Amino acid sequence: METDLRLESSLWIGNKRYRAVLTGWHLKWTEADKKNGDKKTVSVPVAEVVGVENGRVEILPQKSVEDTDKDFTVFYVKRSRSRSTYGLLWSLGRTQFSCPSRVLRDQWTNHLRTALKTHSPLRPHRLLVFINPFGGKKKGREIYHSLVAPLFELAGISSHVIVTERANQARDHLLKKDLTGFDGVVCVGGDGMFSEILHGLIGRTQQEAGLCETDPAVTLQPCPLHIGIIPAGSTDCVCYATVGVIDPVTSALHIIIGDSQPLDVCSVHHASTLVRYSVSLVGYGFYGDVLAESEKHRWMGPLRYDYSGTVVYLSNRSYAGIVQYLPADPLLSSPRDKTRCLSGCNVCSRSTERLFPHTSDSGSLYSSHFSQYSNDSEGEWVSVEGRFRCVSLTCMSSSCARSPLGLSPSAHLADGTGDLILVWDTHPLSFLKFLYRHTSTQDQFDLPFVEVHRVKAVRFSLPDGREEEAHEEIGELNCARGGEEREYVDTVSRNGSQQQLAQRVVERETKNEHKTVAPILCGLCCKKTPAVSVWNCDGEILPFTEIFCRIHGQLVRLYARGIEDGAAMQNCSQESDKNKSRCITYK
Ligand SMILES: CCCCCCCCCCCCC/C=C/[C@@H](O)[C@H](CO)NC(=O)CCCCCCCCCCCCCCC
Ligand SMILES: Nc1ncnc2c1ncn2[C@@H]1O[C@H](COP(=O)(O)OP(=O)(O)OP(=O)(O)O)[C@@H](O)[C@H]1O
Ligand SMILES: [Ca+2]
Repeated sequence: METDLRLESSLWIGNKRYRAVLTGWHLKWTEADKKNGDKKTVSVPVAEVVGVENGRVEILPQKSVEDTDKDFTVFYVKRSRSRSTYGLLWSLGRTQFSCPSRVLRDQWTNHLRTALKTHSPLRPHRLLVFINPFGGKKKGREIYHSLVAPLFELAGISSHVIVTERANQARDHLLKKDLTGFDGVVCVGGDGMFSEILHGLIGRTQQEAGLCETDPAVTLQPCPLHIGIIPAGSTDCVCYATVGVIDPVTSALHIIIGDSQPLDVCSVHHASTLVRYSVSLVGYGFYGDVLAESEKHRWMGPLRYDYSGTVVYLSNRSYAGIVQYLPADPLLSSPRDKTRCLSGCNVCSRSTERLFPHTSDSGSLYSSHFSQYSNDSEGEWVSVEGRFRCVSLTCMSSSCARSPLGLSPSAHLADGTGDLILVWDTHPLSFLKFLYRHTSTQDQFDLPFVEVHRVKAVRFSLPDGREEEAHEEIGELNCARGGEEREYVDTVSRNGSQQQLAQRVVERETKNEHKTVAPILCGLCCKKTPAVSVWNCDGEILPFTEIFCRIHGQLVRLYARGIEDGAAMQNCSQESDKNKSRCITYK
């Protein structure tokens, strides 16, 4: 194959002559009229060629074509360092080549186009695009039409675009409408929009496979369509954690070249119902409270999380709970091994073989781990009970602009496990220290009140009959700080299939008796803590407190390749770097 596609000739870029070679895997060009020592070679992997056009062509800001018959233009991925620790920004590189004859020009363009087809089997031809016009700063439409659509057109991708008119429209479309002919689904929006696509595609795939999503013991069928994310939301955590940067052009280029990144998904169940799927955060306590508070301040846009985070922090809450978890194999990896899951990660690659072994009669859709999720194998479960500031489960690092290394910096995107982070009740300043460490490279797990476990499943329940008692206990603790007190009682009322979260607010006066906490906290945290918090599931509030979570390894695939290691990339050519393992140690 490679010899068939090989082409070598002199080509001109401007008035300089180059020796150009197409080997099948790479297009390289080296300045010809220089001494050997001064010669520089530019090497572009064929897999990263975006498009080849006849003539002298420009795409951005507007398409312009000078249709000469001896020229051709190659568009490809160009990298630059981003300001974040890891992750590289991609932009559109463009080189215009001139040939001595039209025949040679046609030979070059034909060979390049054939090489593209041969070496990039996952490049999409047809995409279904959903734009949320109200996500983040409400720039979804503008971002898609000005930055993304021209690139899709250049790459010969045809897209069917739907600008959503209501929440859950994208999910419902994916569950019900004909998806024949589409290679992937793209969402232009934030994590909420991604979640719609996730639910639509997982649901559709299970329907078609005749599988019951509600049963946590069922091994779900991986989704055949890839998901692309063009970030245009408030947190864009899924994009950040899988690409390393929030940049629509970078994401569009990953989609165009058909990159493929498998992703673990957590299914959340209550009793015998499926509640939701999550890829980033299933969080109780602090993160649940922040989300509940932030919903009241949607008008603030992305800032609502910082405001609500501060309000919730100052309200100084902790919650009683029982957490049971099924540990993952500690020999495979650990959340404290100080590695990062980067593009080409070895831990994730090995997991692919473990998660999808080549069993000829694996017609059985129930995995060999079936019994681990049934109630019969309680022996393997670990149980802890107490008061927690927060309980968080994340299938991946959940890095985002606020926390560049994320909730669990060593978590893996596709290893079939999640990291369970237990933050026990502690002094407010210690909890602040924990939160603050998320913003730097300091280890947030190296604190005596924090535990982290790599797990396959988690169960959360409330201590029996403790709900009222817990409420009283904490109420007294906080109301001792004085001033006017508001007492919140969250209850979950269940009526058939209809579940609603009800909130009762009671106000009463209390005396200022307690003088030990810093005055600022004392003044601001005079609210009585509710007995229960709510679960934040990738930015959605769950209507249940007692839940069961199971991680499904590599259930979906994104048009992404994991975070590229910027530091390593600088020291080596694109060519050699592509084959490197990028599970490296960070400080
Ligand atoms: C002192 C600085 C502390 C900074 C602490 C930063 C911790 C940041 C951790 C970010 C974790 C993001 C997890 C991703 C969750 C997404 O699936 C979900 C959907 O988009 N986003 C949220 O739920 C949105 C959740 C957003 C949570 C933001 C929390 C902000 C906390 C600010 C606390 C300030 C305390 C100040 C005290 C004076
Ligand atoms: N046309 C629409 N009108 C109202 N809501 C919509 C519409 N389209 C989608 N949504 C909903 O809007 C919610 C938020 O959207 P999105 O995730 O795009 O932005 P965000 O909340 O600003 O960002 P993030 O989720 O990253 O914090 C989603 O849960 C989605 O279901
Ligand atoms: Ca994982």
